Amino acid sequence: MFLGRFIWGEEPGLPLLQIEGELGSAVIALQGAHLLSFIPKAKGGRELLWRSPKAVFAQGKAIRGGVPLCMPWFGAHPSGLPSHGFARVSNWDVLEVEILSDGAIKIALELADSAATRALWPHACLFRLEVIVGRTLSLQLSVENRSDTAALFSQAFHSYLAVPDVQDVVISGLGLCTYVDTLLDGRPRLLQEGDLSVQALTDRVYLDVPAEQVIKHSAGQIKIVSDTHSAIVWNPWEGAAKMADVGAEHYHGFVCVERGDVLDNAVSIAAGGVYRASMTLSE
Ligand SMILES: O=P(O)(O)OC[C@H]1O[C@H](O)[C@H](O)[C@@H](O)[C@@H]1O
Repeated sequence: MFLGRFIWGEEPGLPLLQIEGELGSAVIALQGAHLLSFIPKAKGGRELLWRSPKAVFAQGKAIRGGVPLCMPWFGAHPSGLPSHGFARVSNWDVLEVEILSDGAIKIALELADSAATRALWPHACLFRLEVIVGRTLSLQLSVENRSDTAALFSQAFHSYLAVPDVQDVVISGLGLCTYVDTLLDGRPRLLQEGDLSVQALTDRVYLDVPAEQVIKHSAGQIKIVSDTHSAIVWNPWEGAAKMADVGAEHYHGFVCVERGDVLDNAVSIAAGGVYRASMTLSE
């Protein structure tokens, strides 16, 4: 019986763990505990995650595509620290690999604080990500604040979803939610009236969203379920021309629908407390 195969691969300079399971396959970069691929074996085996053909694989540089983990802050930092935090550009350790009774494969990765992380975020802490590669892809995150002061924290599972053409995508599960349009002066708060279709540069933070969003595209759909409270929808559109690791010709191939806890949904992790969040992707 085939139970699974694990292969250490490498893009120049960055180790990758390739998981071939009975129910699905995945690739994880140890830098960032960064999912780069998920292909469920059922339903024709379509890749759910987009990876930029121009992605740069270099220590300390965020990889464009997949599911970067943005934390312990999301987006720009008021003091000019690196955008989206340090977790996505830090080297994580693989702690456990386990084949579960249903044939899914679980991989646990951890990142502990260091002098370098404490210089950016003054907390002893332990980040842990459990990845379950089955018919669905499940990410379970915990962040333990091991310091003696409360830690302000926000995070996003920054999923780049692979679609045939972003212009044909319809996103449901955000209707009647308030969103912050980060592209408009004053970042107004607006109401999403129904389903969302992305037809231009888009960068919105939806607050207090329902658990599930469905992204319908011309070849099928991708479903996201998460217990987090925010959703970010982003596509750089023609601005991709100015992004060396995307390029004008590639923005059609993805839409980012990111789940997390950001802006009003950011949290304070009490001293000794633990933040937990999960997200599942499926067709
Ligand atoms: O270029 P990055 O730092 O990876 O950020 C890429 C994008 O991430 C999120 O979607 C933000 O909402 C965008 O404002 C940002 O441009």
